[in-house]
Amino acid sequence: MAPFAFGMCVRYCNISVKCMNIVSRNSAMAGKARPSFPQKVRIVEVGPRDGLQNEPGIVPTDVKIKLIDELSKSGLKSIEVTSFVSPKWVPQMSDHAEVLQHITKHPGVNYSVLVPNMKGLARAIEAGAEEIAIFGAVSESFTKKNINCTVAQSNEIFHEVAKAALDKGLRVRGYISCVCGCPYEGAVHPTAVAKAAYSLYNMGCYEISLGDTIGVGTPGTMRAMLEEVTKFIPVDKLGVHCHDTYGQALANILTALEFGISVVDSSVAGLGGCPYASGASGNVATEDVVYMLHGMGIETGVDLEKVIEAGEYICGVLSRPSASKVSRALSKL
Ligand SMILES: CC(C)(COP(=O)([O-])OP(=O)([O-])OC[C@H]1O[C@@H](n2cnc3c(N)ncnc32)[C@H](O)[C@@H]1OP(=O)([O-])[O-])[C@@H](O)C(=O)NCCC(=O)NCCSC(=O)C[C@@](C)(O)CC(=O)[O-]
Repeated sequence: MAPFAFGMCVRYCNISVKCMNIVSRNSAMAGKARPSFPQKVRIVEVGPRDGLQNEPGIVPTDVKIKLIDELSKSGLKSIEVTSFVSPKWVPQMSDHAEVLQHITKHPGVNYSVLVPNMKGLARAIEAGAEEIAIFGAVSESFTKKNINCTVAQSNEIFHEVAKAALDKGLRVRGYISCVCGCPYEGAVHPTAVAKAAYSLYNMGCYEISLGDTIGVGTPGTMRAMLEEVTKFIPVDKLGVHCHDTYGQALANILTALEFGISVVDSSVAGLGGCPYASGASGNVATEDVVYMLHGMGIETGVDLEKVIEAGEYICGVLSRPSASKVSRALSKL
């Protein structure tokens, strides 16, 4: 074995032992999760799509594929791998078909792709997609910047896309952006979020992910928004998607757990941001979410150490430190 590879191996073994010790000590100390929290949470890993879409330099396709393959080995059951959007709008995702076709698909893992319109749906189906995500927003300005149409037009487009996808036997997930605030219009009213969520629910989305796109939410605004949305949508059809711009993401996720929500979107190494929401930082880091949930005695089925390794891989390629505090802390041990 080359000295470098040997060194890496020893380092991962050390992380592994220390990581296991800390996490098991943390879990043991936590005792049983509070009854109002879900016992299990499904994490939707969005790093390869939401995380990489905003990268200024084109990330090579083989790097994206390796990242997804590493994440697939970690026990994650849902991974959003790319988006079939216009390459003119988001060049970083223009290798969507190649990525989807060349990843190693693990049984029991859902690999989803973002689709903005019928053209994207046709291409996604051609590339073998089995699950798509459609993405609306509450605010007119964000919708215009993001997908170049009005909210009403986007509803018509997504209605058509969802129907066609469901007819073909695909699973359809829905996103709503700006649920706690819009980068262009400011505060967003919870009833508007509830209305948008209900619209996606009626289109046949099996789950609606509520996106705090610019990470401005606090447990206060999150609670107010969820109180309204859960009047119309069952909690087992909801997920949360929290960016960490203001350092509120874990607190906001905890608030969602208190409502019984058991699906959390996150991004390995906290990668990401939205190209049409300037100043938005990455999603909450998957490593930090897993650490918190395991510490609360909540099962995720995810191997923290393997996610840390995947994060170290992509951060190595991007030449930047991980935005995951857990990853940084454990790698210093
Ligand atoms: C929706 C459009 C396409 C409208 O874009 P447009 O310019 O209004 O559309 P168009 O129909 O006039 O098409 C323009 C060109 O793009 C082509 N085109 C059109 N559609 C496709 C397609 N699907 N795949 C490939 N090519 C496509 C089309 O063929 C045409 O090519 P040309 O004739 O000029 O050569 C554009 O605005 C777009 O692609 N937007 C995507 C923006 C995006 O990806 N944003 C980030 C994802 S959302 C997000 O991150 C938030 C989320 C989900 O994470 C949750 C949260 O955090 O809140």
